[in-house]
Amino acid sequence: MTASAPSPAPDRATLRVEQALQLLAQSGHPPLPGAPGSVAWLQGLIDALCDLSSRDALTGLANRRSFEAALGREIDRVARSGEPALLLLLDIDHFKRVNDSHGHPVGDLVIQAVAEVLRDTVRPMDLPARIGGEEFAIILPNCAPAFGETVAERVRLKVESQIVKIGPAQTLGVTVSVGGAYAPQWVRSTAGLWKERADLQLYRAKAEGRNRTCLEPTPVSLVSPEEKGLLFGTSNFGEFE
Ligand SMILES: Nc1nc2c(ncn2[C@@H]2O[C@H](COP(=O)(O)OP(=O)(O)OP(=O)(O)O)[C@@H](O)[C@H]2O)c(=O)[nH]1
Repeated sequence: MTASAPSPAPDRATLRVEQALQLLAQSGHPPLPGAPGSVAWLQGLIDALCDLSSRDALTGLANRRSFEAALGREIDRVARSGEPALLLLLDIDHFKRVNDSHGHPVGDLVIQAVAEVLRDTVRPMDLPARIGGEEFAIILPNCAPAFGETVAERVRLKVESQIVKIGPAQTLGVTVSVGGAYAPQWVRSTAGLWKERADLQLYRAKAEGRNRTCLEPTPVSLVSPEEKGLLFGTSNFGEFE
């Protein structure tokens, strides 16, 4: 076997990074760490591009792609750990009217204001995302069923109390409808089914008059401690309670 000559370090021209750098500059990303072309610089570039591709450009929240990925991870985690996780879907009420009466740029301001409320109202471990035009979602891991309604209502009320400044002397109120469902614990399911159940509740919230929260009723644990013990081959049932 002949030893091959070490390949030269790729320069910026071979890697065609200019376009990527331009994208980052447009997104307001701070300068990359290290000397251009160094490992630290390239890693910074990769990290920045990954971050950019997972965020919604208008609001900075997680975009639909990273939401779907996180939802898939969460449903696997719930099936393994049995921890309760809540999915909330939120949709701005009568948003078409905002666009029609005040124009698209004002509509965008309203979307940004709602995103801001979501970001500020949930815990750091929760994931708020913009998943469509005026549709948002929040994944809330480890959220006990007793608190689901309180959390969802807190978000809804915060949005309702938000005054959006749309001009020098003009403000606008905004409301959202919220639908939610818990991931089935200890059971394999799919992210699609989980989302469908939350969506059904959102549909109900809209149909019942908007600016309200509808959560799917949660059954008291379907799996007894004994069953959990059998499932995990242990007699120490209390461990899983
Ligand atoms: N400004 C702005 N508007 C958007 C964006 N994405 C979608 N829209 C608009 O959002 C509106 C959604 O309207 P509908 O789905 O009819 O819902 P709605 O008027 O909010 O009514 P309900 O949901 O039934 O309360 C449409 O007019 C879209 O054009 C966006 O990024 N910016």
